[in-house]
Amino acid sequence: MNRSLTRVASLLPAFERVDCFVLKLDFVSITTEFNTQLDRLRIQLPDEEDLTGSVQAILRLQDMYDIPAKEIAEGSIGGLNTGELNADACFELGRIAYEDGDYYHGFHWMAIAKERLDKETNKTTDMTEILDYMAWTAHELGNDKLALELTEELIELELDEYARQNDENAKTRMKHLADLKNKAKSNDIEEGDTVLIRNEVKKNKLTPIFDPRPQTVIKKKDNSILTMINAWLDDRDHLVVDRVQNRIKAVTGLDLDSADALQVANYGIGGHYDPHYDFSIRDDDDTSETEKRDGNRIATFLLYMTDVDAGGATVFPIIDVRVLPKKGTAVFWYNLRRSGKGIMETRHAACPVLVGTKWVSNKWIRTRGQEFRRPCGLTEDE
Ligand SMILES: O=C(O)CCC(=O)C(=O)O
Ligand SMILES: [Fe+2]
Repeated sequence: MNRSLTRVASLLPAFERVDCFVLKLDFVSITTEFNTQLDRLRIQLPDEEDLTGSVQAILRLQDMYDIPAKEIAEGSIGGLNTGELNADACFELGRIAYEDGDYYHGFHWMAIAKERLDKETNKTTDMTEILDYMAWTAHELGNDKLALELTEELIELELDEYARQNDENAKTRMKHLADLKNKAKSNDIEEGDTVLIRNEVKKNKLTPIFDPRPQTVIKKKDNSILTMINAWLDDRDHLVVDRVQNRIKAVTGLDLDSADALQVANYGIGGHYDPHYDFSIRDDDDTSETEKRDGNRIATFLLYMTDVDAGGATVFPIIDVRVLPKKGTAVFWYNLRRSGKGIMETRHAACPVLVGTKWVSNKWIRTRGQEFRRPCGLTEDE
């Protein structure tokens, strides 16, 4: 999981460099062909959104499986080697958690980023940024004393930086910051007093530290769709698909002429599927054409095509059943009673993949053609 994040993260700056380089090359030789090639490459490479997605996936996993941040950072989750994170990746985790309003994880990830950065010879991120976020998150968590201490540490660093720059403007700011630092020390901060945030200091515009920073509310999307990729394979597409289909037919004794094509799905880091039913609960007005023709999904045949190193179980919360993915195995269940009524106990979900990737196939079998293979019972609940 960490390796994917590092890969996404490491490709980002490289690509930004390409962009900068191209912008600088302001002469005619940048042909349309060159730009077309570049656009093609851009589609294949991860962008900022991919990075945010990967980071959010890791935070979701951390939450769901209650994994200490340190284990993720050190790349050893429950004894599995998941690859170490550098200070910059930890910083990204802290930043996204902060932007999601999760100050607890935000602070902890920043603290780890700080620790890691101290040890790095080739620095991957900027200490002042880390301290800035730490101070804010500490404040949000109600620990103003710690926020002040971190602020002092930040000022100290900024002062060093200004001293190195040694320009007049910087000296004035330096004096101002030194005054603030003394105030902070004597705990004399009053309302309206101005204490630094790195970016504001940079812009020479100081803001009171205890003003809540405007929140960027990132609305959580339903990641079940975002983190799982799927494709539909028809039995005519490949001999193997046809063979799989025949086996399912033999094992279940059901007719597959009305079944959906085989769905193949891949879950990446943190990939999951929220609890759901495979049959439709729509009312008559809303019934799809497929359903009108072939009926509701009477049964599900779920095949596991890979082992998953950690996470990724299929769970049925109502009946308290958990199925661990194992390559070459499958689960089969009826979604409908003989009467055609949906079985509510079939509600199920795919837990986030923690380590590794997960490949599954789904064969959804429909009611048309099952009249004599699975005849109706005498009562509604049979
Ligand atoms: O991947 C899994 O474990 C379950 C998938 C599933 O429920 C579905 O695709 O409908
Ligand atoms: Fe499902």
